Amino acid sequence: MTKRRIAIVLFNLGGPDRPESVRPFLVNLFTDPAILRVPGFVRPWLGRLIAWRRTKPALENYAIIGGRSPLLELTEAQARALDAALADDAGIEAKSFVAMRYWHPFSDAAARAVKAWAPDEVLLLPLYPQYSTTTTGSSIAAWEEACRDAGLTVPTTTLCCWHSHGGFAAATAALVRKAYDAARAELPPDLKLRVLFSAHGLPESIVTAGDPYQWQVEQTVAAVVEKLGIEGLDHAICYQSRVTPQKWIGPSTEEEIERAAHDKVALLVSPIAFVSEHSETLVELDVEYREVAHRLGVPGYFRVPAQNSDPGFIAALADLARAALGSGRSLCSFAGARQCPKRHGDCPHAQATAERRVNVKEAA
Ligand SMILES: C=CC1=C(C)c2cc3[nH]c(cc4nc(cc5[nH]c(cc1n2)c(C)c5CCC(=O)O)C(CCC(=O)O)=C4C)c(C)c3C=C
Ligand SMILES: [Fe+2]
Ligand SMILES: [Fe+2]
Repeated sequence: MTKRRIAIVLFNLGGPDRPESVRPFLVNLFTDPAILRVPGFVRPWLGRLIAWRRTKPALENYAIIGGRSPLLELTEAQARALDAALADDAGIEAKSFVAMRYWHPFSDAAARAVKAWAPDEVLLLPLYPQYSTTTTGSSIAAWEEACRDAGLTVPTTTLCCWHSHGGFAAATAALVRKAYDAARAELPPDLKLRVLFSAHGLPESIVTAGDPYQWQVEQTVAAVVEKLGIEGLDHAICYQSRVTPQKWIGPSTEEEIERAAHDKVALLVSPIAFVSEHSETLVELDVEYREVAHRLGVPGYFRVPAQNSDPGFIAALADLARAALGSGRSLCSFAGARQCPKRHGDCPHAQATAERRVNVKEAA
């Protein structure tokens, strides 16, 4: 039996591979229209100016972790683990490719590699559980342009978000549980422990314009808390990594650390929008916020590791891939996403992507 060849394209943000790459990486990021929403003629100048101002603090951050981001190695390990998890599936031969948004390997290199492999189908699988126009939306746009340039025209399924997927929530809850039990074992029994789910922040204007990211972060946290099943769990959602002067969504992770100091509770910080370690977990959470917590007298500070190639997480990704390929129709792993009940109305990304995608079953 001939197997269907499935190219799985894993999207992530990318990170500098050496100190000299920090400035061009930041220029790529801040000149992306999905990130810097100003008129096109201003963007190249303003983007370069913001990148120039951000270079020094970013260099200092990357210096703490050896001058480079570990994101590519960790994403490549996820790709190999996902291929291994799908290796025994009957009828398909899956191979994962990595496409980073702001540093190598970019979408154009990934599209050329996919074309050379000659798949029957492509599955776009962002390594962002929650959809944001700044992350998944931007990566899909870059991928489409790269496909046009490379002449890659293969039936493509786009999995836009998987914020409430049961396997993902369960795998994340297992990591939180392990860290929670370890923290509890170190703390005096009468000291309270609060779990802070810390997500990357966004400028508030992007959310007001209809970005579903914040709502989806809330859905992820609700799903993880349910899987945790810890009665009366003290927990909160907060947002980190603000890098521009505009108003960003809150509460910020710093504000939550201040509240914990005031309430005299220990903290367990769980990254909830990143599935790999990188500068914002290894530096911001592990060094900067730890120092803030210590300075303010928070009576304990612990951190849940990112998923990386955790077997439960990779099994969830494999599940997501199988379901998306099997359906030939559904884009969201979350059935209710088309009726986002709170502030977003109909899920805008699901609609926008649905108009563009090719129905795999029809095309096959
Ligand atoms: C306006 C600026 C930014 C928005 C909006 C933003 C959204 C956003 N980013 C991630 C995930 C990652 N961000 C990473 C690095 C990074 N992000 C920004 C700016 C914005 N991000 C900057 C300037 C940087 C560079 C680092 C720095 O200067 O501090 C990374 C990778 C970092 C690495 O070490 O590899 C990730 C991953 C999400 C999930 C998100 C919105 C939903
Ligand atoms: Fe970011
Ligand atoms: Fe979605």
